[in-house]
Amino acid sequence: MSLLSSARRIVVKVGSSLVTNEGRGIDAEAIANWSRQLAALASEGRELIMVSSGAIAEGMKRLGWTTRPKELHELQAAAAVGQMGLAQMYESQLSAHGMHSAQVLLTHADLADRERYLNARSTLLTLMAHRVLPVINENDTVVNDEIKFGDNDTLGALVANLVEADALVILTDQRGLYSADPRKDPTARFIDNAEAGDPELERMAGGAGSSIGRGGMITKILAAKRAAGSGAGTVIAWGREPDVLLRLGAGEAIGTALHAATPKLAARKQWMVDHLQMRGAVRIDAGAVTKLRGEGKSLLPIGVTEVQGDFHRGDVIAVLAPDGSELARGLANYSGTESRLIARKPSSEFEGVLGYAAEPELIHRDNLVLR
Ligand SMILES: Nc1ncnc2c1ncn2[C@@H]1O[C@H](COP(=O)(O)OP(=O)(O)O)[C@@H](O)[C@H]1O
Ligand SMILES: N[C@@H](CCC(=O)OP(=O)(O)O)C(=O)O
Repeated sequence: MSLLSSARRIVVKVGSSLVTNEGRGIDAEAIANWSRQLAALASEGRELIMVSSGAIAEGMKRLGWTTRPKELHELQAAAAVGQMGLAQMYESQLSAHGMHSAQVLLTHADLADRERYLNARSTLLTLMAHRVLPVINENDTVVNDEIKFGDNDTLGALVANLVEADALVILTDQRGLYSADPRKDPTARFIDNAEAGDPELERMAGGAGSSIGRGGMITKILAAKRAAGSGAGTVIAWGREPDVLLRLGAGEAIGTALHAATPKLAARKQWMVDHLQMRGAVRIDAGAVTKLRGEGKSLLPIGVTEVQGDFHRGDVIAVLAPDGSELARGLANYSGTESRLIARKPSSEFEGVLGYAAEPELIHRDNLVLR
């Protein structure tokens, strides 16, 4: 039994080196192969999403650039050129199998904003319901270094969380995860099964082995951990393995399966976990830590010792333990300014300080996720 045999909704991610044949240009044959398999899986009633890298590598080739530029705007220009090639290739290969594709370019800001997150989610669900394959990439043109997903492994996991996928398949240029980078260590052992989130895996995984791929194995391991947060298992497999998707779908064990031990989190809580950047944070005292962690209670302002940042009501903020480590995330009932006024105070004093009475909790339990 593979992770995919009973998976209904599947996100498949393919890396730059595979898609562009190590930078030689879009690999039409590889995309034709995946398209055929995806169309067949869709006919079985599975819902599929493709996260495809390769825009920068393809753009560089089209522009005649032989070395990867350092300047961000040149990388962005290359991505814009190359994305045309990707979109064209997926559409033509999929339509040969009676399936349409749809281009979806996402940024971190799209997933950090609740409304845009919900819009992205419902668009993707609608496309899948119409048997259209969304082909997703990062919207490289508009992002800067600080707000980049950077590697598409992370984006693949966030998309899996966004649509509550049952499985994430990461296709790459290796058979799966080895105990060390097989390019450097010929004695590396193949790992066929493990639990996503096991810290031992992070020690095994190194950076990218080629000059084309960005993330390497470590971003895939972290992506599996992130996907497991919403209950999705991950398979890392060789993208050129014949009929890899069909065989996985039929239950064959191929590649490395990273199982999700965690049960599915409610979508709204998952959205909070997926926030890569917080608008603010509050530090709490030891008593409040016990209430949150030990007793499953809400966070009250009386336990707050410090308020950081300029957040609004409804923003996701981090809850820090006295030593500064992140203990939880949640939706703030008060702005940063209001929180500073009511920190350390009992709720009976809120009306006097704020001029109105509102919720007694700074973060209600229902809107709080422990890390
Ligand atoms: N423990 C490991 N097991 C397998 N591959 C590893 C490991 N550590 C590092 N790598 C490297 O990660 C590379 C895959 O990552 P990357 O080049 O970013 O591919 P992609 O473009 O598919 O994302 C492999 O070619 C390999 O050299
Ligand atoms: N958005 C970029 C992909 C970033 C990247 O290199 O991802 P990956 O090859 O999956 O590690 C592109 O399309 O070129």
